[in-house]
Amino acid sequence: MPTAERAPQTLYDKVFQAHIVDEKLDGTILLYIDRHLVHEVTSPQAFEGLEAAGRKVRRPDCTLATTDHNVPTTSRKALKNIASFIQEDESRTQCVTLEENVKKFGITYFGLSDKRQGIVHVIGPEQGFTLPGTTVVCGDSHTSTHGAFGALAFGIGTSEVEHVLATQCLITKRSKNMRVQVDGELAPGVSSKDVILHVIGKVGTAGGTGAVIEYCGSVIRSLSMEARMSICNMSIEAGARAGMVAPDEVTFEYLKGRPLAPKYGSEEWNKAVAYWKSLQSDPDAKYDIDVFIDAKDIVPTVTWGTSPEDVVPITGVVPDPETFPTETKRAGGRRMLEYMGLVPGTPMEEIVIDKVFIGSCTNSRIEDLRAAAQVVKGRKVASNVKRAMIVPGSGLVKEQAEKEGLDKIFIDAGFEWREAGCSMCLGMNPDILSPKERCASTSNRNFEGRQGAQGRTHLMSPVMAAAAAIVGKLADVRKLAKYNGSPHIEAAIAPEPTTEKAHADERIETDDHEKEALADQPEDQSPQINTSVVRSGAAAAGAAGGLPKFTVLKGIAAPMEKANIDTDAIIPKQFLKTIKRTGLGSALFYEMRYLEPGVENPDFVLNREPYRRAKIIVCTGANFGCGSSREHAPWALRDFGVLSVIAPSFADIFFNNSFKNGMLPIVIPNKDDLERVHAEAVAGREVEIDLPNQLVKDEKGNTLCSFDVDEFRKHCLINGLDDIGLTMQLEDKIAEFERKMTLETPWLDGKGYLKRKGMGGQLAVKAAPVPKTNRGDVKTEPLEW
Ligand SMILES: CC(C)[C@H](C(=O)O)[C@@H](O)C(=O)O
Ligand code: SF4
Repeated sequence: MPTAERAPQTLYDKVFQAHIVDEKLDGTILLYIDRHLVHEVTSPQAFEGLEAAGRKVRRPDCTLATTDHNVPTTSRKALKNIASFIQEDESRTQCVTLEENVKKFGITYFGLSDKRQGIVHVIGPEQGFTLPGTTVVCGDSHTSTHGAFGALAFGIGTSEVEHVLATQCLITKRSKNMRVQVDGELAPGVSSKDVILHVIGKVGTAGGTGAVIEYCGSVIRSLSMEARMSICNMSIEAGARAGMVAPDEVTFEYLKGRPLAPKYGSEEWNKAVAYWKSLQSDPDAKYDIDVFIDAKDIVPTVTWGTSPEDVVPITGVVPDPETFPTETKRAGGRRMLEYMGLVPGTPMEEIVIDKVFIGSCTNSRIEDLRAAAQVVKGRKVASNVKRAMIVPGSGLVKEQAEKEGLDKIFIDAGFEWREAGCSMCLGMNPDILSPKERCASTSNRNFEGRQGAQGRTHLMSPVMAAAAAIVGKLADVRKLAKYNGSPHIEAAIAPEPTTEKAHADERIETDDHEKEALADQPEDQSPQINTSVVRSGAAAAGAAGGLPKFTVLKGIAAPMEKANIDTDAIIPKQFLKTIKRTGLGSALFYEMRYLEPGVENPDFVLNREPYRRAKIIVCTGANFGCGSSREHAPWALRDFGVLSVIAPSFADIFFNNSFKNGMLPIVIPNKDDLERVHAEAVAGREVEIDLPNQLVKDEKGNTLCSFDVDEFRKHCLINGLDDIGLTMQLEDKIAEFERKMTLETPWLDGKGYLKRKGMGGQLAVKAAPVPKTNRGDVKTEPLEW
């Protein structure tokens, strides 16, 4: 069993340390991944890369797939198959492609006809796939949700999805430790969603950049697992890579009886619990950043702007941007208010809404629905509300809610009772806002266009969204319902023996499909080891093969000034439906670049000369690329011709994704240095980036400033190296690590589940042989990792 090697350590240090397969002198680490969740949006290009290289999925037993983003949430009574059910062509293609890939590569899959289908971050915990002390990844930024179990869980880009599929490892570096301690007691009517909105308001959307947050303190301890998940979920909105809560009795209680957790009461369970208990941060562990919050300062909170940090108590008013400290902030604030259709000084409770959305991976679990139903019971949705939707996070949540009669409460009040999926959280499926519609939403992002082009989103807790539906305006739930404590804490008490466990028992029956697949399973479910050799020289950037080399880049640099340019702005959701990496250049900065389809906005920098030819972007605003993990953002930039972005800081996932595509994000924290480069861009002159010498120069070759870059990344960029091939060179170490894990933490091997009666495991789909192709399998000299 992995144990702490160096004391004192934080929870993060312990989990990270226990998963190191290899460490280089420069701190580059090969990290073993225990659990990989896969969805249809960020996986097609990864599977395509695998197939092109003739590679297999190394650990199908540790991989779980579902469709969630694109699926309609209408009744599935007439569902025959996904191909005939999904009307929209590109959505259908992504879902069908995932179904083909899970069959081809032998991966467990919960499809639309399976009641275990749902939002990827709801189903992992629900099944016990997510366990304390594990490393969990998914091509999705809200993977941070799983950190509620004391797992190190974070979002990755599509190139990394491919890397994990092929090697079960990731190349990474240590993050900083950040502690958010919330002490005291939550006031009546204050939910865990209010806690995290308050935290983000306090630290800002870049507050956790480069860090893993550990949430602790008496408030966190008092919360249920579902409430903790809502908090960890939005760590990414605080800029952090991941959020974690140390596992405790609440965690163990939640895991008892979950289909994929070790069997409760068994020797394995006891051994696992002993290990999980050892993960608590050491009392004298050091944190790089400390944030202390007193629970009495937290009130029901809502957002007013287009960034999750734009929070205000429901009792407050729309802020006046003219009072903001810097011109960049003032300009940003003015734009937000215009977009949101709000006037400074308006009381938040006077803002009239059009739609209500209760759902998403933040707030679509059974306790969220219970808490919302308690507010709604016996009342009616206000007549001005055009649509109020309840979208359970999974088929199992829906079923449990129906058992408790919650569906009836919602329907009687005038809500729509939908099927599971991401739904209106990001409008990649038919559930969207119309332009200028205002929505009270329990989701996690209020970016421009997030829920539909020109839609206006106010983030809040489930009880607050329920209250808004009833009042027809943003509303203070405390005026509608009487609470003794946090609604979440009250909702954690199930009226009946809990759902999921009841379902876990039901699932003990193996269905015919599973039996058939079981018969086809080879006895030995040992991990499939693939020892393909390194390939090099493949043409397309970001493809499975080598990357084009990056040494010196000279070209026009486009100036930008906005802070928090999010990946939804770089490439909006409607363009994520491609199953290719190329062709996204025309959609880059879509909302800012076009006034209407085909009509360019003449004011947008990339529509002006000479910036149409830009190879570089110089942005003076911080936190470039925040938000979603979509690798489509660097793909779109690259396709447009931009190979480097210079900014004072970047969001972690975007930063990583850029390197994986042979692009160079450059951090220039010094204001004067950045201003010099920005001035060249504004003047329309060329800028030169000299990577070997780490210098930015003007067009005459004069140095403007120097920059730092990680040695390993520089080496890979200059030599156009393919990460997957490099990792595969370390096959012996990976295999050795797996042998040790099997001995010490046997509950982490998915093969254990296969023997357990009732676990669909990879039995739910027939494992078909992976097609072998010779394309790309060019043998080269071993590369130094
Ligand atoms: C589609 C996916 C890449 C994205 C994410 O990473 O967050 C989505 O889930 C979102 O919420 O924007
Ligand atoms: S944030 Fe929204 S779109 Fe992203 S995974 Fe969660 S529910 Fe789906």
